[in-house]
Amino acid sequence: MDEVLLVSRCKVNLFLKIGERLANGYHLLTSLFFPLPYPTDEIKVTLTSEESFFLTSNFKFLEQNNILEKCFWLFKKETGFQGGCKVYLNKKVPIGAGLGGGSANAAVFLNFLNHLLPTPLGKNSLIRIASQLGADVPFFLFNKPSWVEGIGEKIEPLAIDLTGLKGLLICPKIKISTKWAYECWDKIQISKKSFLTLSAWINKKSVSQGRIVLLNDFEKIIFHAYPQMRELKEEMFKLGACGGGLSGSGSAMFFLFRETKKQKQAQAVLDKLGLLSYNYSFV
Ligand SMILES: C[C@](O)(CO)[C@H](O)COP(=O)(O)OP(=O)(O)OC[C@H]1O[C@@H](n2ccc(N)nc2=O)[C@H](O)[C@@H]1O
Ligand SMILES: Nc1ncnc2c1ncn2[C@@H]1O[C@H](COP(=O)(O)OP(=O)(O)OP(=O)(O)O)[C@@H](O)[C@H]1O
Repeated sequence: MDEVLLVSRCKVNLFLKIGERLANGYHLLTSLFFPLPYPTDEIKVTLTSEESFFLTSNFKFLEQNNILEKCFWLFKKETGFQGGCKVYLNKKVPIGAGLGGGSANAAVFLNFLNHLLPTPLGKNSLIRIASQLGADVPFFLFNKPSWVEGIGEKIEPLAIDLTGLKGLLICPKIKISTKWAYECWDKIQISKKSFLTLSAWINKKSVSQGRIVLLNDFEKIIFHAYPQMRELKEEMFKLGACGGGLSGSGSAMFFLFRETKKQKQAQAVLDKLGLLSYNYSFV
């Protein structure tokens, strides 16, 4: 078979509230997932007749314990899929950034394998398999702005209107373990009593500050560990951001601007700081 090129993208969390910790160690969460069109990863797949999986990547350390390999063998076990794959992963989405890069890889690969079946699995079966690969994987099966609950398996598409706004994604060179971030959350036992309902939170804050308030429970933890990130967020608001903050468990941050001029000025500051960033225009 010829080589097939799959492209996977990434996401930011525009709202993320951590709930209770379950017996299996995972936490319930309520989050607003927003897909971004770039940066992207490329996954080149060649099907083989052997019952094997072989992966190479532009990042050597990703050639072991890759979520794509976990996905392949789990899919085989669940469906009896015949044959093997040779995969080349060209990784461009920052790793450990809270952008779901690996999760997106797995979801795109799972959808690809599923379409090779004589009778592809339905949505619920795919979500069940995706959930075993990682909490963010189910979202990327559909990759639409969504309200996500449970551990990440309850996905409700949401019409979020960012028309006219400009986006700016900042990718600091800080790799953060999601597991570590959740463990810190458990240790700090951050009070949840102060939590307003989402609408009250947005109404209360946005009226007073004219901002589109985004909330991420991980900020307290990550900004405590990396104060320079709090400073960066404050700088973005000084430069005219109308909303934004940490994505997932970080380190990436995402900001919204009403004016292109201010977005470009902010990106110029990031360029001077040597920080990787991406800009978006929502039409
Ligand atoms: C922070 C988010 O990225 C928000 O989108 C997700 O909740 C994390 O999704 P993810 O990176 O796909 O997480 P996984 O790779 O499944 O889990 C990594 C580790 O994070 C912790 N984890 C993850 C998701 C979740 N709902 N509760 C957790 O406590 C667990 O210790 C888990 O072992
Ligand atoms: N295909 C893959 N791409 C990236 N990381 C992978 C992949 N397979 C396994 N991993 C491991 O998973 C870890 C987290 O990957 P990822 O880049 O998805 O984190 P993230 O962007 O923080 O995702 P999330 O937002 O889901 O926390 C990496 O540090 C890496 O060791």
